[in-house]
Amino acid sequence: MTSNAVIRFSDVSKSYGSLLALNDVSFNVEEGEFVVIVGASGCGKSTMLNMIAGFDQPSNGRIEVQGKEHSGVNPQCGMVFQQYALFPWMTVEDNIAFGLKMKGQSKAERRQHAQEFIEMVGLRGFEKAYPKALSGGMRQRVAIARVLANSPSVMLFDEPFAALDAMTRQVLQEELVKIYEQQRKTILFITHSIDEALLLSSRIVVMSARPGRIVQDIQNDLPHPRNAEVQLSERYVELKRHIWGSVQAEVMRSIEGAA
Ligand SMILES: Nc1ncnc2c1ncn2[C@@H]1O[C@H](COP(=O)(O)OP(=O)(O)OP(=O)(O)O)[C@@H](O)[C@H]1O
Repeated sequence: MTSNAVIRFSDVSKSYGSLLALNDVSFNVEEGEFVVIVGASGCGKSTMLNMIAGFDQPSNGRIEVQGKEHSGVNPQCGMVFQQYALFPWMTVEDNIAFGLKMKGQSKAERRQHAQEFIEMVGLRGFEKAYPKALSGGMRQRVAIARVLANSPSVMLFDEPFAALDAMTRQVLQEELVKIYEQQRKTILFITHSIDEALLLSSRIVVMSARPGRIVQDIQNDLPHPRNAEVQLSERYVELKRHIWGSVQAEVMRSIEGAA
């Protein structure tokens, strides 16, 4: 097989003691894909992201990023978490420029570079603000800008909008779609929301109840440019019904398994 996959899972399993979290998962993510993973709670979605980032290792099988296995944290991956992992003692600008400092950029270069991403995520005027003065949505914008500024090969999002109110969430979703349309970064994104998956993704991977396996892998052919209005289209409703059918069966299995 000659695909130039950015991420490649080959027969990956992960156990924690006697608990089998993931079972024999194989799939590739190609450059520029926006893959959203959905599935019942506890099916191993975060485990997959953590292993790609190098925070954890598979028990069996191989995970390659850009053709290489990693035994530690992979600097080619940038992660955005549900809880805004910002440095509280740094301003917005310094948070965003932090990785650039590590890369040895001068102060002037960092400021200029950070400014580009501050504009991109709509935080102009907040450069000197500290995280505690920002709303949840604004903090998550800083987290996204910080990852973008580091220009990783892969962006990993672990339920980044789950803690936000519905309206802020929709605004950030539309902003992320726009950024994706401009930059075509390779993205893996976890959510429990099928609507979020359909709005954002180019492809949706549905996981089974634990131990997680891939039960469906669906190309999302909703057209770009995309915004929340896409939810009114017939194709959207058709895709949603289809995905909900398989997610629902797995959620029921996981509830029965937990009972
Ligand atoms: N470090 C760990 N030690 C022991 N068990 C773990 C560890 N990390 C995850 N697990 C277990 O592995 C399974 C998969 O967890 P994971 O967090 O990947 O699921 P998830 O699909 O992301 O869940 P959720 O949607 O609820 O966030 C769960 O049963 C969890 O309790």
